[in-house]
Formats: sequence, C-alpha cells, structure tokens
Amino acid sequence: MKLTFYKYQGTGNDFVILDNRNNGYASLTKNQINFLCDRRFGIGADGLMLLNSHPSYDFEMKYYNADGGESTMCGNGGRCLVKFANDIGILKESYHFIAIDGEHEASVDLDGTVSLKMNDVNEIQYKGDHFILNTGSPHYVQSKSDVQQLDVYKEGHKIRYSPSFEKEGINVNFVEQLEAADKIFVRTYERGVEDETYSCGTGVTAAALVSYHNENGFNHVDVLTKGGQLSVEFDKIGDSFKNIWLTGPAEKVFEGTIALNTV
Ligand SMILES: N[C@H](CCC[C@H](N)C(=O)O)C(=O)O
Repeated sequence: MKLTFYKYQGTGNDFVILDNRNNGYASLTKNQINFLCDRRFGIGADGLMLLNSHPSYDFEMKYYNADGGESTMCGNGGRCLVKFANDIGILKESYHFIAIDGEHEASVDLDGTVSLKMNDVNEIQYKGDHFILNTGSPHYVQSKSDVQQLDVYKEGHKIRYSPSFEKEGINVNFVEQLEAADKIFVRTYERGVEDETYSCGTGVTAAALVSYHNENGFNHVDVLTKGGQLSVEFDKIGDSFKNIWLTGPAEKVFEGTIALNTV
C-alpha cells in the first residue's frame, strides 16, 4: 500500500499525520505504525495521528505512540493536528474536535501559534518528592535543581518501569523553577516513546499546574523545553484547575509518500 503522510512538529515533539477522512488507514497495525515512526527504517516520529471525520465535530483525533500502541491525549499532537486541519482547508475561528479524553477547543493564532484547551484537572496527588496528575495523559512530576545536567533517559526509565508504573506506564517530567516566578524548564521521558522527547504538551501542562504562583485565580506559566517555548494559562479555583490553555508553535516539516508492507 502506498501511503501519503504529513510530518509536523510542535517544539520538537514530532508526528506523522495521516488524513483519514475517507477511512483508508483505519486498519493500520501496531507494527505498521511502529515502522512509520521508526527513525532509521521509517519516517521517524514520536507518534502518529489520524485525522478522522466526525458528524458532530470538525474532526476526530486518534493518537498512537511511536511503539505503535494507541495512547491517551497528546497536547503537542493536538496542536499539530489543528494546524494540519487549517493547512488542508478546514478553516475555523475556533476548532472543536473530539479525542480520547473528550472534546477540545483550539485556535490557530495570528502569530501562527496554536492554542489548545486542555480538560480540567481536579486532582493532584502529592507524594512527598513528586506529584502525580492526569492532564489527558498520566504524569509524574518531580522538581530538580538543574534539569540540564540530568540523565533524563536513565532517571525517567527507572521511574517509568518501577513497580508502581511498570504495567500502565507513566510520563516522567523533571522541572526546574527558573528565576522568574512564572518561568520553568521541563524535560520529559515519554511513555510509549520510551525515551526523552524534546517536549511533551500534556507534560508541560502538568508541570505548569504544579508550579502555579497565584494561589487563586488566573495563572500564566512560560515553559522552556529542549524543543522551544510553550505557555500554559489556567484558573486555579481551590484544588481545581480550569480553563487550561496550552499555546505554542506547530509547524509542517514535509510531506511525502511511503510504501507500506503488510508488516
Ligand atoms: N506518550 C504519551 C502520549 C503523548 C503525550 C505527549 N506527546 C504530549 O504532547 O502530550 C502517553 O503515552 O501518555
């Protein structure tokens, strides 16, 4: 089968996107997705997304990690899929799409950045030296003094495969508070990629929520990652976090075709 694909990236978190509005790619296997994401033998990406038609939304988002398994919400992926929809002529002031964690609102801003509304977060578990929360995907968030020097693969892999998380997996984020109260640096080991990615949208969101500086009301956090800068805005209302918006660049890198065997 010859497959047409589109390669996008959002702060270095990169994706293969397939236009599946005619349902031609619905039967891709785990091995085929893993091959497409392979950085030596395939196209290379942290994940793969299908843009599906949907009767009640502008589109449906299906997300697969590089290991080929369907996964939970991808924040950078959602932003890139909105940019892709815009590029192929699905033009909206405000996009409404459906993903595995429910409906999302998004917009392509005048400066080319894409803002994605994340689902509310109503619980953050504090475990003494780290936090556990779900921002559409499960995240472990730990504060570190110098994330640039950290062996993220080694430290992240150890936590992700520890007895508590071995079965379901978890994304591991290391956060450094920078001088400005509203600025952090985040590095992430991603489940299903099983390596550090240049940024992780749901991870950046999780790290920003635990780094709030206004106890109640509006917060804006600038998040630096290896792949560039994102921002997270939200309202902290008691123990809940609402109106969470993840904003940052989302760009097309290239498009192409590839022969896909029945692997
Ligand atoms: N690897 C994650 C999904 C993708 C998350 C990340 N790419 C993002 O931008 O949120 C997981 O299996 O939970």
